[in-house]
Amino acid sequence: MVTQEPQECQWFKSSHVKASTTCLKVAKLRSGSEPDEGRVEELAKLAEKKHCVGSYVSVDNLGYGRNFVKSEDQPLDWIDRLTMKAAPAPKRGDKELNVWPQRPPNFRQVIQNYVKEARNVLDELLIALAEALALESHVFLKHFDSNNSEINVRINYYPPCPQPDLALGLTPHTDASALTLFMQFETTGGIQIPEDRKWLTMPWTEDALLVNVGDLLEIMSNGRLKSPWHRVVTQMNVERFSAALFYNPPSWAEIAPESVEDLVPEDGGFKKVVVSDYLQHLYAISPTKEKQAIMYA
Ligand SMILES: O=C(O)CCC(=O)C(=O)O
Ligand SMILES: [Fe+2]
Repeated sequence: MVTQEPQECQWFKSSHVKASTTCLKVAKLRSGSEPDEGRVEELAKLAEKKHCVGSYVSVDNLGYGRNFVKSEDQPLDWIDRLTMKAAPAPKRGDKELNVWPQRPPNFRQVIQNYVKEARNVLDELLIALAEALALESHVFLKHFDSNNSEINVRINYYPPCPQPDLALGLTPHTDASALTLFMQFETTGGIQIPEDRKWLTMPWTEDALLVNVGDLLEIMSNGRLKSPWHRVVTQMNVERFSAALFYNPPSWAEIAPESVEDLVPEDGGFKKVVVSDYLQHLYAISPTKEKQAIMYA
């Protein structure tokens, strides 16, 4: 993990990004581009009232629900979450719109404003990461044109848990995305990564955004950036909200591993994959006990 100290408008210059980075903690967004955190939180709390939202019946993995529920005896995660497709922006009549809360009326607008700012930050980061790996600046970004790349936003709500040792907020997983941008509200302390056979709580101050490398970027970087295995724990007497923004190339895009010649792994590294094939595979086999889906590529 790398901590980036705020430096006006220069945070994502490649010299500040270590090539070995698996997880970047970005201390603050550029001045002038900070999301209106209080506002998003307020709206998220209101939107959390399920009755004002449509159902996600016909839309894969969108709306209220849980990932990876495969059997009745599987322990469920201690979480309530709402996932919305933010880009390409759904249009009137699109089924994806059904899962956006109708109330408060400006919920969608506030999230879309946040998405716009987040996209700028993540695009800069994709350039900085490519440069840090001595690759041509646009090798990753070329897959993310603003009309077709995909952004899903998920509001996660972890209620206080009377017995945190018995329930996880989120089962261990990697993010399937290329990059994930996390925001949390007022509380901290939920997200953990494995280190030395123990789970380590991410030092994540409340006023910082956290950026996670997802599986798709691990594939695109031919394994030089790693998507971290992570989980979320529950906390007694603490309710926690986070917002995860998943940034992906279009589902039909074929992504290929990009390598500097003398750094190609002996076995050649990853193969080309179509984004939707990878995602289907991941959802079909998850949850897994360890990081496994990536072997598909
Ligand atoms: O709530 C968090 O801090 C992390 C959530 C997470 O890992 C996810 O939404 O994929
Ligand atoms: Fe995650």
